[in-house]
Amino acid sequence: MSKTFSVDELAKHNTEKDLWIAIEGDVFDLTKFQDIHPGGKRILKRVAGKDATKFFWKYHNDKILKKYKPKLQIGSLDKTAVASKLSAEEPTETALSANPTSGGYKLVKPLPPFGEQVPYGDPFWYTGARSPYYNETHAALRKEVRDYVEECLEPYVDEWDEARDMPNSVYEEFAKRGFLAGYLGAALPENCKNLWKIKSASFDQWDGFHSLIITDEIMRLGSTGLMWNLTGGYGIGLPPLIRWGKKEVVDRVAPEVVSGKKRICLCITEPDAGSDVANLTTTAVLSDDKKYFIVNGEKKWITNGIYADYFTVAVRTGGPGMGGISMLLIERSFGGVETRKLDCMGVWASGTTYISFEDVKVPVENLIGELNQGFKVIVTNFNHERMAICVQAARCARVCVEESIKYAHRRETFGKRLIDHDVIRNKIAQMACKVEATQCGVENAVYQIQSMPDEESMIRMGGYIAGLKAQCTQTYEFCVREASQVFGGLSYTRGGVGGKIERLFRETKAYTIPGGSEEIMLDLSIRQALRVHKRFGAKL
Ligand code: HEM
Repeated sequence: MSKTFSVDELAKHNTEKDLWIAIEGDVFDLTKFQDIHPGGKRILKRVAGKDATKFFWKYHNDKILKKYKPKLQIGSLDKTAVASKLSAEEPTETALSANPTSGGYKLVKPLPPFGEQVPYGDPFWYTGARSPYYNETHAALRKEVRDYVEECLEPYVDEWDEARDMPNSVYEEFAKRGFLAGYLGAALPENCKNLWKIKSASFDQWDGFHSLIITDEIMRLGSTGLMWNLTGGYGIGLPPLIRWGKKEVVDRVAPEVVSGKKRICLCITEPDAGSDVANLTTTAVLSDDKKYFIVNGEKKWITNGIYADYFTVAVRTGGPGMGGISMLLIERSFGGVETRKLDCMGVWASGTTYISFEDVKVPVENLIGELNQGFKVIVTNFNHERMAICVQAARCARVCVEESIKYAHRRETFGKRLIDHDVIRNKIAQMACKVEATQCGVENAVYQIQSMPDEESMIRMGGYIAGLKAQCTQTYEFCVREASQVFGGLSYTRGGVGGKIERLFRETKAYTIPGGSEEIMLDLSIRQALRVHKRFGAKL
């Protein structure tokens, strides 16, 4: 937009017949738009010919500006009339070496600041601070993912949520850009390495923080329905197959799934067995010729079930309890698989499903892991699933802080902005403290997991991750409640300025219940810690 206008020029267009306004230094011609403005014509007349930035933010969010800007913007205000923004500068080497408190630690170079710099709106390393966890490839990836999110997801997120579905083309594009491959990281099978399309980091450079960034950046949209549509089944359904499945099956199935051509989901929970996995009742009986398992039973609350071609399923092949469970890869093409969408409180676009298996004939080659050793497969996978939940819930909580801070600068009550009321600042501070503490726990867990062999991580990290899941989900629930109080009625209506908070509010239960309920997580964290620390020598 090359045209510039002076403030005086703007002021001339101040009538119903010729109505211009300025928002954030850009000039908009609303002469025609005023008739269809959802907030009415009269209110626009009041700001005709003026800078309406303050009023605009009072009633709208960034999405509205992004959507209408290309249609309504006619130019910008003369830069000399507009206060120039403070731009954060990349910290210099001199600043680095001048730090006297580095002790024996090797100081890492800070990465350039990134994002809008709303306080606590992004993790601390986005401010240009040092972090031992992130390097240039991580910084490049956060940009790669953010560009993708802003171009391909953000404009449609509300629409998909209301439609309770997303076009399959979105999933295919996610795969095409290599994000499905990246999501698996080091677990990517050899014959899928040609699907590595991520530009910011090679397969060899990839670590747990890269995977975290994909999730974290997508979750800025505050839509778990969207996140789970893309990764909910894949992220937990495919890893057990890759790790424990027969080579021929993995070689056949993994490339189809990682390329986005076919979809997979994980089926553990049943109408009557959730966190109490050892009591599941779906049966798999070996046929007389020992070539097939015949599977019968039901699974409930299965993310992506309606879309799935493959189902990684926990079944009972032996006696009661955890020693009688096995895992099978069931293929929809085998027949006898019925999927029905469930109407849930939230995560609408993710396809939460009820599944019935009726006399499904599953070849024995599709056994994942050893017979009756399925509990081990499930438990190993739980750490992975819970970490994904932690990263997502931590970002949901952060979105609450970001949205609250932004809104508190726009909304005025009792003659001053919300941010100028100490009761509101106190709310935001309480949220921010919890969010930052939670982030430290998440980053520590990612670092520890990737620094340990799998077996050690199973022993040391199970309890830690269980406690962390509770920490993340409690933080999320706390923050969304407080954010909702900041937004008031706007977070009680769907869409619009408080729409993100309204959605986040009804999606909290998708975190506190699945993957091990909060109550079970807290108890497990202590039971595990006692067991592990006794092994480390604690005399209790
Ligand atoms: C480029 C300029 C503008 C565009 C594209 C625009 C667009 C919109 C849209 C799409 C909505 C519906 C929002 C929703 O459903 O949540 C809306 C509502 C509204 N707008 Fe605007 N608007 C503009 C400027 C303004 C200005 C300058 C004012 C005030 C001076 C204003 C006041 C309102 C009000 C009061 C509402 C109703 C809010 C509510 O339902 O709570 N708009 N506008």
